[in-house]
Amino acid sequence: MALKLSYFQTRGLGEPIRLLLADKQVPFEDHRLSRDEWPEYKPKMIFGQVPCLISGDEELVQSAAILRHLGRLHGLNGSNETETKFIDMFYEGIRDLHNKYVAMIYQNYENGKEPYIKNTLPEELARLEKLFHTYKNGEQYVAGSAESYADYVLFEELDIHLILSPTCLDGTPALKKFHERFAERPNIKSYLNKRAAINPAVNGNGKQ
Ligand SMILES: N[C@@H](CCC(=O)N[C@@H](CS)C(=O)NCC(=O)O)C(=O)O
Repeated sequence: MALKLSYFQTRGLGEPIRLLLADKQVPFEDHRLSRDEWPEYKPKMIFGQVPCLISGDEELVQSAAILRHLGRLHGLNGSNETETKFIDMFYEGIRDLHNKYVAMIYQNYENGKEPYIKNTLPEELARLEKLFHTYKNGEQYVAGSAESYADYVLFEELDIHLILSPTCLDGTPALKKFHERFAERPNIKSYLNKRAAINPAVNGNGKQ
């Protein structure tokens, strides 16, 4: 069944889904809405928001539901309940960081960027670094030797934070190495090369 992912032209909440689909080589239509087109689409969306994944006549919204659905389809959800619940917990922890990032970007960039980089970010990254050591001493993926949907979210989260603060991972070596390794996965590398040609904005207000 042909897949279509509707999201804005930015990276935002759509990008981890695009990364997962690209890495698993799942063909999909990458439908990137412009802000001008949005008023026409918004009323058609279940919660008035994107991302939206369409498969045949089935529509799925809510980024976590989309990621978990794709995770189940492509073996990216852990191999037992212990791993799956850990993956979900790790994902929610990343999402909490992302919400703080988004609040700073959209509501308080000029005054909030510096304290965010100095205080909030190191605290949040240190928590993730510690948790990342749970499996395989933090040398592989979130839940050990197999990748999960949370790895795509983690990679994108680290990637956008490196744009905000290029040295932000210096104090979290396992996360830094994970980011480097993940960027070298052949399908991810090829997607990142193609993306570089478009160079999409990270966020809708142009701040990053
Ligand atoms: N809980 C939703 C949030 C989705 C969301 O906030 N989408 C934003 C873009 S990142 C959106 O559609 N904004 C346009 C609007 O609300 O009109 C999810 O995780 O998918």
